[in-house]
Amino acid sequence: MISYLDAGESHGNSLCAIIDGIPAGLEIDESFINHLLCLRQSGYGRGGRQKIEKDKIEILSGVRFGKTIGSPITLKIKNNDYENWQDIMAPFATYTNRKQITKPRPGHVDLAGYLKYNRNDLRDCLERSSARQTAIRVAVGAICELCLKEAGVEFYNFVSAIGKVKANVNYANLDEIKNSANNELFCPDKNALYEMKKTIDKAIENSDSLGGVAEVLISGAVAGIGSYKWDKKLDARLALATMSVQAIKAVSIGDGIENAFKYSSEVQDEIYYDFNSKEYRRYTNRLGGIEGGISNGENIVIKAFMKPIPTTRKGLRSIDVKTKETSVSVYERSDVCATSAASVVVRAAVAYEILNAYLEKFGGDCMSEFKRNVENYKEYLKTK
Ligand SMILES: Cc1cc2nc3c(=O)[nH]c(=O)nc-3n(C[C@H](O)[C@H](O)[C@H](O)COP(=O)(O)O)c2cc1C
Ligand SMILES: C=C(O[C@@H]1CC(C(=O)O)=C[C@@H](OP(=O)(O)O)[C@H]1O)C(=O)O
Repeated sequence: MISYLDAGESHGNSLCAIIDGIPAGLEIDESFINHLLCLRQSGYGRGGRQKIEKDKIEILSGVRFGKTIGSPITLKIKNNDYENWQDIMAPFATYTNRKQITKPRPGHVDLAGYLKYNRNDLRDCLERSSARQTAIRVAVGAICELCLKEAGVEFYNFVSAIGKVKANVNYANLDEIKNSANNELFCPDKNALYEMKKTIDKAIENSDSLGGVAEVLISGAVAGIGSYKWDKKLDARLALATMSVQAIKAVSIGDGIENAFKYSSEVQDEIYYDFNSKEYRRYTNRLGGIEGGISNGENIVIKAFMKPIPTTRKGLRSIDVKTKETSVSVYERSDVCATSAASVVVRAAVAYEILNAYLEKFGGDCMSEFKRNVENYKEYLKTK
């Protein structure tokens, strides 16, 4: 089993994570981690902060000669913006002429955090809850992906809706889905992409913001990971991972949400046997590759529903917690839409869960043991 702890304030010195339990002997491709970090920073509708940050991974422990050695891996990403915030973000800062934040922003943790932690400056709450944290999470997920790649599991992230504009996604065309990473919103449907950009432009014009649907497709996962037990169910664990991403307010496995409004004959995935590959396959994949908490060998599809970005130029009614006077929440800068970035984050969040489910089933102090056990199991499946 792997676990990790991450830390770091949005405008603090840096973001860090320590991951424990990655098998020894895994080759760490830094360029792959940096590629995903770069993808997370991109996307049409992102704000000014992304012009300041140039996320790059630094590995401080757990790797020698490019390979993991079985000890905890320490990761760090520098916050370039810290330079502009040291007067209030350095741990022992003593003087600032900047005002404290006293007007909680609706849709953010500000008010709940203020009440829970008994802070005077709402910045103490918003710094940690900020989605800046998702950068280090992507780095952790990238390492999990590198491990799973060796077992034949691949991850794809894309966007299938921005506001009311929905894409037409062909889930069987993995090349098209993969290539969507090259366009400004990671949308596999070119017509929808154009409309999505227009709707974001409209949000900018109206000083408003948008959410959307971020999806992750996982190919090559064997049938049999997860469990019947409630807290080991794969769909439940993927839902937890996905819902823990900032602004994701609903999740479905496959067509989970639409399926609730249909007849059973329009939903269940009928079974056939493929004599060539010696695999049990489905004619459709509306349930997204998981039945009864266990993967069934089809692609695993996760849809994450993101609310519109809460901070807008327009501002929203709030109160000043010091004076209790009605006021409008403060705007400094913000993303207008970050659904494409969220798709990279969800990909990382679920990669962590899938790796844990794999390690539970196949063990793995070292990569050779892990890969041998996966290959033996794949051979066994062909005999069933
Ligand atoms: C990649 C990403 C970028 C985000 N950027 C912003 C932003 O620029 N401004 C903002 O107000 N919220 C942004 N959010 C959303 C907030 O972090 C989130 O809504 C807030 O922390 C409250 O958490 P909750 O929506 O999960 O309740 C972003 C979320 C993600 C995933
Ligand atoms: C820094 C990132 O996202 C931030 C997430 C965020 C929020 O409230 O979640 C608010 C904004 O922070 P700032 O006010 O510093 O611009 C975003 O830029 C990032 O994704 O790297």
